Amino acid sequence: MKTITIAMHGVTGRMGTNQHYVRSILAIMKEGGVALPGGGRVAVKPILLGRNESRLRHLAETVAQHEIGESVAWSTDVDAVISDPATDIVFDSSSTQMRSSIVRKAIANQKAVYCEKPIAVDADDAFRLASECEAAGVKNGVVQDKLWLPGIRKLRMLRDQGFFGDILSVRGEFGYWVFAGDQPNQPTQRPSWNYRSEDGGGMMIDMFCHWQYLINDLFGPVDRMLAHATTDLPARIDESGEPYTCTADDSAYALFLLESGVTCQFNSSWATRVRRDDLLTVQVDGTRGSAVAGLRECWTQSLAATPRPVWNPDIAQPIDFYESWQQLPDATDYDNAFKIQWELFLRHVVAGDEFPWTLRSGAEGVAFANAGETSAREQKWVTIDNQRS
Ligand SMILES: NC(=O)C1=CN([C@@H]2O[C@H](COP(=O)(O)OP(=O)(O)OC[C@H]3O[C@@H](n4cnc5c(N)ncnc54)[C@H](OP(=O)(O)O)[C@@H]3O)[C@@H](O)[C@H]2O)C=CC1
Ligand SMILES: O=C1CO[C@H](CO)[C@@H](O)[C@@H]1O
Repeated sequence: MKTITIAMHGVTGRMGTNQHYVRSILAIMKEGGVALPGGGRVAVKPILLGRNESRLRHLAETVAQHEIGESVAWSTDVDAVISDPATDIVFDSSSTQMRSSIVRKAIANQKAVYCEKPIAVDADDAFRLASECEAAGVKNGVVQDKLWLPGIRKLRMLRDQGFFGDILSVRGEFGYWVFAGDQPNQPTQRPSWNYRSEDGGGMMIDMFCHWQYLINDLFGPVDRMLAHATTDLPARIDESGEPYTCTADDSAYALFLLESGVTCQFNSSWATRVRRDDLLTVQVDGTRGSAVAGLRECWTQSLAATPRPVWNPDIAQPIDFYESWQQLPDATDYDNAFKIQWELFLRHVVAGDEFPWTLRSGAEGVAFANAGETSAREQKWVTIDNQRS
């Protein structure tokens, strides 16, 4: 069995620890590696990289012992591990601002690169990074996890089965209340850099790259967008208990007009209280039926099951609008979305399987976020350059 060595930088962070290390790489190790298309399996060997010795040791020893019954390697010597001939893949989920330097170290050492989104905050930088990977001939990929969320997979199945008839419109609602940390017993639940644009934070740069690949995959390319963004909470408390000024957008409202003519609308906010089925819901309305996907579940309403409302505010609403929706059953076992993409990337590296979720596609996401920023700043529709590559 071949073993692939993965240098994991940024593993001490929220995403690095939970999604990539514990729920993807350690889970793959627990399963005895990844099955290859022609038979056989590939095993993975992580080396945890970062600057904080105690966090790295905790993950490499305590967490690994708990999850897989053995420790894994760790190091604070990032350059040495990346340049080590034994390293096959360099993974980065550190802060967005650090991404390009880690990716470039990997390229310089001819390593395959896999990293979190966004790959940069500026589209020119992002496309440059993608071109450098391609020029060096290194295999590369960017995380686009939402594609494998169970709810989204169910929505894709409905589209493929023609459930909707003609798709008319799409509405995405994303967000929840992120505490400012200024009240007793209500600490914030997201890192402070998310709310500082100088540190790579901001709703549009964070979420529009997700909306770009999600909309493209499910409904086709966006022709143009109109966006508006706000900083709803002007100040928050950081990890060390100090107040800081929020310089990034924490809410963004956008209309995306698709090349197909479908109207798509996404609200994204860290300052909203949830009264809907999930933290992300995507509603698709079509001539033959509608569906609402959450992270895991998906509800449908066919034309035949559609109630007939009549506007009359003088009486209590006689229709229970939730009643006529049907929850789809699970069609399969839905594995963790990040783990599924890791397995695809490993098969790409080892067996040359297709992997379209490259840094270039990540750069298109950054360009999309930049288009949102331009639209909001200049208060105008912005045409998306879908030919840029
Ligand atoms: N696909 C998805 O669903 C999501 C993706 N993301 C993306 O993942 C990335 C990380 O986000 P998240 O995990 O929330 O962030 P965190 O703040 O939790 O983690 C940041 C990581 O970067 C490291 N880091 C930060 N600054 C430095 C530095 N100067 N030198 C060395 N290491 C540094 C931290 O190391 P240390 O522990 O030593 O501080 C930590 O490992 C972002 O790019 C974000 O956009 C985020 C959320 C969801
Ligand atoms: O970057 C991100 C910000 O946080 C979201 C969830 O809270 C993630 O889904 C997303 O990838």
